[in-house]
Amino acid sequence: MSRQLPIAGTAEVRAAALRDLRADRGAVVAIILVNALASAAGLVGPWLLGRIIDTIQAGTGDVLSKVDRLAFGALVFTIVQTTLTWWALKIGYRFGERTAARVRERFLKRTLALPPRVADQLPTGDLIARGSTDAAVVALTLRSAVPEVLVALVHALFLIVAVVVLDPLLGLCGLACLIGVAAAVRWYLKRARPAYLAVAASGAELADVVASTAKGARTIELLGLEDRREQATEAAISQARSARLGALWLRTVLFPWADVSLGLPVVGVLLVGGALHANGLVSIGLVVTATVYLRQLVGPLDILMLWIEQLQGAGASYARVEGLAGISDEERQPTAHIQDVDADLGDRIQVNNARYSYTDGRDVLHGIDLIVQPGERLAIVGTSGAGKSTLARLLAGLDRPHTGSVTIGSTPVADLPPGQLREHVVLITQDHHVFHDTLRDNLRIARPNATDEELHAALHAVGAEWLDDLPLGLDTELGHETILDGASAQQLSLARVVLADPHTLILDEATAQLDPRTARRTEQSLAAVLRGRTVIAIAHRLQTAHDADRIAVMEAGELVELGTHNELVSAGRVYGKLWHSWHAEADTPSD
Ligand SMILES: Nc1ncnc2c1ncn2[C@@H]1O[C@H](COP(=O)(O)OP(=O)(O)OP(=O)(O)O)[C@@H](O)[C@H]1O
Repeated sequence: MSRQLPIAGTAEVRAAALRDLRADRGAVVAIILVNALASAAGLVGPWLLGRIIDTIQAGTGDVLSKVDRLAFGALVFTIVQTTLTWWALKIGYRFGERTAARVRERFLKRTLALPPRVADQLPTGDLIARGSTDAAVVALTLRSAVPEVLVALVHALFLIVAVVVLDPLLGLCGLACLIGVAAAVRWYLKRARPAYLAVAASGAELADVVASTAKGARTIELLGLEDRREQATEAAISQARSARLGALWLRTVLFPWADVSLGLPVVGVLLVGGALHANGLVSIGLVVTATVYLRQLVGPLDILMLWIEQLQGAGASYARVEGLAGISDEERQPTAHIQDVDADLGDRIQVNNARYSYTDGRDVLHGIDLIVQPGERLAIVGTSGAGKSTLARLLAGLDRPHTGSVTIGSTPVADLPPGQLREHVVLITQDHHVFHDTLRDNLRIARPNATDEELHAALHAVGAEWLDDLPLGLDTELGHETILDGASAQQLSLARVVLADPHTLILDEATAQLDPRTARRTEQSLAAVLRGRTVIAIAHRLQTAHDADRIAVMEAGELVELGTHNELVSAGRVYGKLWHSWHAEADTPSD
């Protein structure tokens, strides 16, 4: 069953952003300081311009050389401002890169820390969208937004303070005219978060639909479900389009509104300044300086507006990336810590009154009791949906029952840390993974400190003769030029089992859907791995059950029979009937 991935709330995103800023506080302080210097240098130019105007107006002394000196000063300070701004941006971009890497690493760590039972239930498309698109948006924002926003903020602050210092009345007038900008931003912010969360969610939904269509392509083709998948994809595309249009509409209101509002302070200061000058209260140079400052304010405020808009999208992405932290620690952590686990657990697996449900309130296992003795071969049989795979997952520690227990020795299997779990019990299915990495590292996943001799021995134990044909041997990069076929990939995964050396193996459809040739090769490899271990096999063929020491029969989530083949055939109940009907059909001699 698929479950929704959580989205971090505004407070959590703010806390995470603050943590990220604090983690690199040296760079943040440097950005602010260098920016402050750049902004201070930037104020000098317009002030000198005012002085030039006043000097010319006064017309006393050597006007030309005074103006030259003032103009030279303005040029020097402009160069100083440009250099400092460039330096601040450089520090900022480096800070952004480091922080973006930190956010990505955090996401990856959280994803890898998810227990299999939780990971299995998460929507793949959403997880991929968060790790790729959303993380990229957050990275880009941190790289560019933080330095640019800080530069713009400090610059704007200096300009406003400078106008107020020049003349408080003109300063107040300029500030009053900025109210329009504040109103536009307020209107926008109220609507932007839900709009951008909807954009991200619809994008993830679309990714989910595409991923599940690609994954189930064969089934879709076999069952003729193309039209339904096309409809589902079109619905997801249209939802994504309308979510994006909704967010774009907010921009079409914000920007014109803000553009008009940004012109108002200049108009206001010119009008009020003109009146003050006419009454001899301020010089014309001072009015020009204040007007230039307010005109310059448009630059940083424009940048801030642009980023406010983009930060909403990035904020939604940040909330989605951080959302993974919302998966409760209880689900995330195994409850047993390494030191709590018995050094020698013993090999006996015991299932005690285990009940399990995928969805609340609907148990698919109803109180299973079972003891698997060391070295035993147990087959689990039952009709489709009886609960065999679910029981296998509980036995393999991939999930835990909501009531009752599944233990090895005295420790709940699901509580074992992954490194210890694979030394006790391994579930073998058809889902095996070959990583784009060297053959050596593909194998060392199972035992990180294994020597090359041990790796060779493990591959040979499962009959992987293809190792001898690889020119680079264990150094061969898999997945690029060397692609393993199905049986070889299964052998690789079985070699990992040999290396992990668990006392118990659980087989769930390890060979069920392979073509006969591949299945034969895989079964031979499997036989080598099974020797000397406890084996619990979900039996799809009754011959497998026949060869087992004991057979557990499941029906509708219950263990209805348990015994040897002969005992169950003699009892003539569920297994006996199955055996007789299969025997009749297959015409296979029974005992
Ligand atoms: N991920 C899941 N989410 C919700 N229900 C599930 C999930 N997996 C299995 N089920 C349900 O749990 C019950 C037991 O399923 P399970 O796969 O364990 O049976 P099974 O005996 O292994 O069947 P099969 O032989 O077809 O694999 C079924 O009713 C099934 O629909």
